[in-house]
Amino acid sequence: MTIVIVGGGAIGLLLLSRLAQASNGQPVALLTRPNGAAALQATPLQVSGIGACSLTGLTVAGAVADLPAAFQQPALAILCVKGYDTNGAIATLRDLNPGSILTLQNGLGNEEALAQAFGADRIIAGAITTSVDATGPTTITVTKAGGIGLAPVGGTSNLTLAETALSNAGFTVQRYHDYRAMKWSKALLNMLGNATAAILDWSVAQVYADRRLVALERTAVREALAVMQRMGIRPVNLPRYPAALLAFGIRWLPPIILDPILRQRVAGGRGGKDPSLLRDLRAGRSRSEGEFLYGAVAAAATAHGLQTPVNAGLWQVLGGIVRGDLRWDDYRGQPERLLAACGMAK
Ligand SMILES: NC(=O)C1=CN([C@@H]2O[C@H](COP(=O)(O)OP(=O)(O)OC[C@H]3O[C@@H](n4cnc5c(N)ncnc54)[C@H](OP(=O)(O)O)[C@@H]3O)[C@@H](O)[C@H]2O)C=CC1
Ligand SMILES: CC(C)(CO)C(=O)C(=O)O
Repeated sequence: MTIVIVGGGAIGLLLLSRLAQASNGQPVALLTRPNGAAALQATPLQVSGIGACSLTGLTVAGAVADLPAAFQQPALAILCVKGYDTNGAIATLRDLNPGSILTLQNGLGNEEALAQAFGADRIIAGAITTSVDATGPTTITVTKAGGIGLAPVGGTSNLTLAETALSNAGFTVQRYHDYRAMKWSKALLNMLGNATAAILDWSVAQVYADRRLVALERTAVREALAVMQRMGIRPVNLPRYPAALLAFGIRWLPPIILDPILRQRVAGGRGGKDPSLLRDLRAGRSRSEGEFLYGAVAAAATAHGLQTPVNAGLWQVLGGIVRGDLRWDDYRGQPERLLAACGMAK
């Protein structure tokens, strides 16, 4: 039974390094962009930080046809691309034709897109709380330890191989019965200190030094919690990430007690890695996973007769900057403009 990882960035390379080193592990290959595959064929994979290692002799390909025969139609594919690349990856996954597909992507909506393409029973939802920085095509740094949550998307989704392989590879794995609860809980964490930092081109510490922005962050999460409640989804704790506890605190604790906790948890939550939405903007990417966080919360709210002005405002501004409809310079270092766009100007 073979495993193919799709997407050789930070998370894909982490999975490759851990699965390839597992004793009694399943044979594993990486399917990534041709330039990434060529780099890994020429240079060892270097992991620094937690679990540092250097690996050669990995099975890596830049196209399905280039994979060895044993990896065609693998038992499991692990999807590690950004949400905006899911549709492109679906075409690749059709060629690969795996038995099951585990998605470790952040954000809301990927499971549904995959279920529509392959049937819900072949899909496994995942949530990984390890923080990883891709520093080059063959180098990653693991900045914070985490674990992996798994949940079935369809009634007969089979989690056994994924659970065994990931546990053998040293991950703390936890099963959830409601994939929506797991993914919305992960989204709550990813929302914090992400779009605000990106739009303002600020560090998380700078964002959390401004009380008005901490209030905006709290409101964004409270809006998402209201949508979850309307949809009948309860927050759950994730491996090494107490999302349910954080949600309880954000809902009930007064700012004077909550804000110092948020400041410490959010700034430390990525182990020093810059927020992904800020990294994407700085890299000049014209797409953003913000669509699958704030955009998805706002869309779900509308579908359920609710309003989430802060989530809508954050995605409107971030999406506008990413698409080039708004000038980033008009928001960089200017919290007042962001607060106004989110209806929170005093
Ligand atoms: N990094 C982290 O700490 C964490 C990330 N996540 C989530 O995991 C997912 C992956 O993130 P991350 O690894 O950081 O992202 P990266 O951008 O580092 O890696 C994604 C990789 O997939 C490649 N790719 C895109 N489409 C395809 C395709 N069709 N076939 C093959 N390869 C493809 C990309 O190539 P190219 O760049 O050329 O498009 C890139 O190399 C995201 O949803 C993210 O939010 C979750 C938890 C932690
Ligand atoms: C590491 C973690 C869990 C922090 O929110 C994450 O999902 C990310 O950085 O993308």
